[in-house]
Amino acid sequence: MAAPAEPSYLGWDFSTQQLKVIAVDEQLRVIHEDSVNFDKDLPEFGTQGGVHVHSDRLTVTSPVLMWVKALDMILEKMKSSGFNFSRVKALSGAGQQHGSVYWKEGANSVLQNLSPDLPLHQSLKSCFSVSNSPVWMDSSTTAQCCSLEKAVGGAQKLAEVTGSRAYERFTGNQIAKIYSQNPEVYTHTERISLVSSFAASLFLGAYAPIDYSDGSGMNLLQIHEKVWSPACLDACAPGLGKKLGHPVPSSKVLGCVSPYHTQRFGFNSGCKVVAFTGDNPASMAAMRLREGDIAISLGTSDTLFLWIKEPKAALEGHILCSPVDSQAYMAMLCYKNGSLMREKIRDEHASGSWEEFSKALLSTAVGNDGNVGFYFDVMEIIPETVGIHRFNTHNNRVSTFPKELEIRALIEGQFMAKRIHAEKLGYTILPTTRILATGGASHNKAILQVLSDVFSAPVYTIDTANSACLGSAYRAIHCLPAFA
Ligand SMILES: O=C(CO)[C@@H](O)[C@H](O)CF
Repeated sequence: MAAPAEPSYLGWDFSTQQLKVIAVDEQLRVIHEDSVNFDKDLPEFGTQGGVHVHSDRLTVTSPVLMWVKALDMILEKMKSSGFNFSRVKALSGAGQQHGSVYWKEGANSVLQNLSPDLPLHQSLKSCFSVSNSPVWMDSSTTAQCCSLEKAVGGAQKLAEVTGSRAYERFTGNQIAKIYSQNPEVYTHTERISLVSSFAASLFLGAYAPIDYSDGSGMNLLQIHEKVWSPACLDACAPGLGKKLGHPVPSSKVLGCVSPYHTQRFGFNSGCKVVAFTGDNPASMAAMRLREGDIAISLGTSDTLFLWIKEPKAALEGHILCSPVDSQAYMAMLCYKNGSLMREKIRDEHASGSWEEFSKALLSTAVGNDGNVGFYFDVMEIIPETVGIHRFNTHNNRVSTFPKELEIRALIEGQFMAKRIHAEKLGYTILPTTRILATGGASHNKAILQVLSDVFSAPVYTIDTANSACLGSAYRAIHCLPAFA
């Protein structure tokens, strides 16, 4: 008599360049993973890096049917590989933040009556009023951002209400652009989803609601009251609240997978769908941060995730509702001048060698004898500035530093800026604070020592490959009543 199949849980990630899935067992062991790369596996859509950059160099979109077809492909690959869908007890997922999907009038009825004999992309091919969805790389909505901030009383007021000042990639501004340029298209749009809630809809067989955490990236949600801001909705487009539906906690169990999935792939009819969320909140869930912890990704760009109980609105950075604790918040700080800046200084002052770079760091004193530098090779997000700025021990601007001082000034400057911005958002270093570091530079112990010195906290390294998938699988498990 074969032992009963152990339950499994799926975590999905609809990211910019690929669709990924991870299956874990109840011990959180990965038992299956698969992916579809949009450029390579779906060449008919002609994307580069999963997107189309338009001729104005500002507008960036992705074909929504590419995402649908990618799901068809990955489910078929799993079925062909003999994956046992009937073991799946629950699933959840993540999507690239800020992207938006526009469902045409009547689409919900099509979603609810999908034929199990057809792939999703065939049944849904006429269900979208906007074929090319705006995504987070878009920066074509500056006019809409100005208009929104003016309508609600300024950038600081908007940050206090929604967690961020107006950003071009944020969904409310994208919707405002579509309404202003194509009012007919907007009128015939029945539902507007984020990429995360769109993906959940494909499993639910009905429109899935937007969760609080990913909804925090729209410039539309009152993050403290967890409701849409009437002033923001009205500033973007008429009747927008009805098209968005009501937002829900990220932990909400939305229902079970649709009959389409049970009949076509053999999912158990009791398989739960837990609200999908944004990729960054899902990644934070994967790291299982506690209050006071910091997660820092030292990659091409540097990103900080902070767990904050009482956030302070600021014009820099973002405050989102926490994906794992409805009473807490997550702060996100994104920096463009990350590893590319560190590699540039390594090449110029350490002969391209990380070993020589580290030696320089270890040979200089903490505090660099008062020599401070700020290094922005490209226009930085926080602060919005560019160029290299050096100040010596007498606070005089200087044009160069000796190479060892230059290297320490770069690393100390990068981490001091991060601490200052984090504390401006309400972050407080606690005696229990841990720093979880990931990304390429987290393999350099000399760099991590500076990070630990600047934050006066211990640094641990973690592998966050597939973190958005893993965080989604964890949420699928922990949001079920048995685990609540
Ligand atoms: O725009 C971002 C966060 O605000 C990006 O990290 C996207 O979520 C990447 F998909």
